[in-house]
Amino acid sequence: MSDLEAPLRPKRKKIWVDYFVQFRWILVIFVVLPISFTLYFLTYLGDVRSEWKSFKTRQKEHDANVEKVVKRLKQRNPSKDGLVCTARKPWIAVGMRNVDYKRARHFEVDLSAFRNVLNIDKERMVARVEPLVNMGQITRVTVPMNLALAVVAELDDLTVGGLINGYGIEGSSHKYGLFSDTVVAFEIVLADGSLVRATKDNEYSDLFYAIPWSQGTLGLLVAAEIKLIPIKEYMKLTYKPVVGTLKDIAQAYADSFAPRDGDQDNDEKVPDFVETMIYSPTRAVCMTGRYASKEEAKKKGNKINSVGWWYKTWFYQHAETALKKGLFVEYIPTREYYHRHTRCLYWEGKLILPFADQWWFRFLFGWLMPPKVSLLKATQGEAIRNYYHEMHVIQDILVPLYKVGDALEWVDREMEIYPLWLCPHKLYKLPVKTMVYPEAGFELQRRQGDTQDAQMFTDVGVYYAPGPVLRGEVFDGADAVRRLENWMIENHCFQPQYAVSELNEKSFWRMFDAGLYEHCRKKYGAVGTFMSVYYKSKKGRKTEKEVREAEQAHLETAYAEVDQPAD
Ligand SMILES: NC(=O)C1=CN([C@@H]2O[C@H](COP(=O)(O)OP(=O)(O)OC[C@H]3O[C@@H](n4cnc5c(N)ncnc54)[C@H](OP(=O)(O)O)[C@@H]3O)[C@@H](O)[C@H]2O)C=CC1
Ligand SMILES: C=C(/C=C/[C@@H](C)[C@H]1CC[C@H]2C3=CC=C4C[C@@H](O)CC[C@]4(C)[C@H]3CC[C@]12C)C(C)C
Repeated sequence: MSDLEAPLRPKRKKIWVDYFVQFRWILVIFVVLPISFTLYFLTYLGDVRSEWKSFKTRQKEHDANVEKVVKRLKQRNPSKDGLVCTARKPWIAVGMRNVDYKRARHFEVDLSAFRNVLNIDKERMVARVEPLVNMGQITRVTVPMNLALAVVAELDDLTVGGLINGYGIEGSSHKYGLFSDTVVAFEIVLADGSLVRATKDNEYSDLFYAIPWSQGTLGLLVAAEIKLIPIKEYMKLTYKPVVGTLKDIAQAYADSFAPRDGDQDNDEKVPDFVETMIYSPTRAVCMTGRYASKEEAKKKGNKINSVGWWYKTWFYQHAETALKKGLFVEYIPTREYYHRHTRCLYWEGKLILPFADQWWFRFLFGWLMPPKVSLLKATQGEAIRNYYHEMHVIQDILVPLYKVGDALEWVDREMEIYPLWLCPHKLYKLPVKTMVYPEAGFELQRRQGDTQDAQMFTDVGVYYAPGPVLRGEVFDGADAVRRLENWMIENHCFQPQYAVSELNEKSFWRMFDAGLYEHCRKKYGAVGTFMSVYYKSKKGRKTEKEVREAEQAHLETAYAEVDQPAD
């Protein structure tokens, strides 16, 4: 948008919290980074210790820990105790929500011991893992075997439990769907303390399909069997610059992974990895990756770029160079590629430590990066937390591929946020309607990217300070998010629940389908034991009345049945 067209917004007077945010780097450098580094090291030692144990010992410990969970659930007195959730502290979770339900009366079940890889079954190509296994840990185990989870979320600290019960995506999701779509079996402790194994074709298949997006409100996940895929040592990555309108960029992005002839399942035509970064309303870089052997990568003339080294240019900035030097290709060690956005927290690191992308900082202190999200949250205080809700946007729009151009124009008009992240994902048409679902009849129309069994969606990642905030103008973050959510509902989009939501309960159930979820809540005794998913997503502190109502809830209304316009 040119300056002439930009809406005139009044200037905003700076207050103390603006300076607090601006000079937060002092706290981050002297406190957060050293503690982060120590914690990463201790976690690494814990992972190594876990790997030393035989699979038999890990299984034994697992059984004993499941017993403890069952015992703890049975200790709960429904007339006295609050509703159940995990004991993971609100600030440890990688997410922007305040997790306010853990700040009101609740009953905690500690799952912190569930952090082992239980088995890597090369024959079935399945990894059986506990819910607190994180992405950094799992790639450290599988990549040396030339194996990987089909979807590896980028940030090292993301956990299997969070990605399954919430939402997980990566540049391979155009092939495999969301993280939860790659799960073969869930092992769950239900409200009555029974342990069940749910698969897509056993007696618990309804539960199997209801777990994703349920936020731990149907039962406690104690293990998951997840699909593994064969991989190679390197990712051959092609960076292709695109210059044009947002609609042109959306089309170039679709063309980068979705053959126009509809041959979407053809591995020859479809890359293994896809992402696009948009740097301004007219400039973007589309990246496509294919696994490559070390023999291929090391051939004369090929460029190897180990992006994981601490002194390397931040990934999103490195990708941007394609706009100057034109299309280029390079080989990145696969594990370093998976975690390419970890060191700079996508581009959020730039606002927290504005000079950390400079060469001198990278060389001298880059090895201390990234600050742990949990420590940033623990040290941010109420003021910075609210600042992030009001003056910053961290949202994802899961939008049908053919509407990506519209979504980009909406974000440009209302928020002016760059860079933007585009990552495709298959949204499967399942035998039952789950909380998120493709548009009715998509398979009859089959637009670019769609297949008979899935509609192609895209995650438009909107993370950064909006243009008006950077220019020192007035911006109402909560209102912008509210309008974005309405746009999403009107356009069959979904909002991942790690983000702060302004939705009221009716609108929440207009965005998500409640049918199967409510059915499983009742059938598996979750009502009155576990919180409801809306109660968990709801922004703001819970009042005593709300807590009591949630505890009393035995029959809940499926709002999806009531088709009313959004407020
Ligand atoms: N690439 C990606 O896909 C990215 C995803 N994210 C987001 O971050 C979130 C993951 O963060 P993470 O810190 O790992 O997870 P969280 O601790 O935030 O957990 C997310 C939800 O899952 C529930 N949950 C977690 N483990 C279990 C379990 N074992 N049994 C039952 N419920 C469980 C939590 O319940 P409770 O509230 O009871 O603790 C919570 O509601 C994802 O949901 C995702 O949306 C963020 C960045 C990147
Ligand atoms: C959803 C995706 C990626 C999201 C990341 C960009 C964000 C996920 C969690 C975010 C953060 C959590 C808490 C923070 C503390 C604040 O004080 C500062 C900001 C932040 C570090 C914030 C930054 C963005 C996230 C890491 C996928 C789908 C790509």
